[in-house]
Amino acid sequence: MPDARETHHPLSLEAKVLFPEQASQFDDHHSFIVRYTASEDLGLDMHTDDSDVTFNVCLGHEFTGATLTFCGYMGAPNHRKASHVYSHEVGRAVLHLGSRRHGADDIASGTRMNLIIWSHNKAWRRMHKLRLSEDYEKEEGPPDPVCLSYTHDRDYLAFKKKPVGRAAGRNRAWCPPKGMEYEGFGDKDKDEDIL
Ligand SMILES: O=C(O)CCC(=O)C(=O)O
Ligand SMILES: [Fe+2]
Repeated sequence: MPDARETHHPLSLEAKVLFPEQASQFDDHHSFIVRYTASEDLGLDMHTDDSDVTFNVCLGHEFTGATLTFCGYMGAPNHRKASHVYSHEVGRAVLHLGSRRHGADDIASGTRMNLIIWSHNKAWRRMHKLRLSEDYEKEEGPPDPVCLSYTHDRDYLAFKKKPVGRAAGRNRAWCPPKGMEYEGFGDKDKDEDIL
């Protein structure tokens, strides 16, 4: 007999198959809608979610571009290496772990709206909360440029120019953590734009 709380979760059975540990139960969620269109937000910087499992359903409308690029898991040596580019289709959902780095690529035309459900498994997070100093592994090499986060990455400006239309917002750049840098990281965290 499924737990009464879980019967309300539209995709929990699928999540259990894909991620049996993280989706063993869901007891909380944070849900919201994202929207991208010319003259508003075009995309979303690389990040991980404050979720254990994320459900992302494309609601509409018509658009081109606006793919979702996935990289590695937070703290893994390939955290910032590209792994998959997902093309949204209206009416289709993608499920992924919150700890996988991902970002919404710029929309080329039209409008895309998606329902995002950040699902929480409180017992699992209590046991598996990543401790940056202890669980983080040294990066295997320089990041793939598509996986760079302007907000989070200390070395962003060594590889890419500041995204157009962004205010400051890099004062909390933490990635990679000190001591976990790839060979040759050098002084790439000097906050200077590339030429
Ligand atoms: O735009 C998308 O498909 C992803 C949005 C997202 O990753 C988020 O809101 O956390
Ligand atoms: Fe996300």
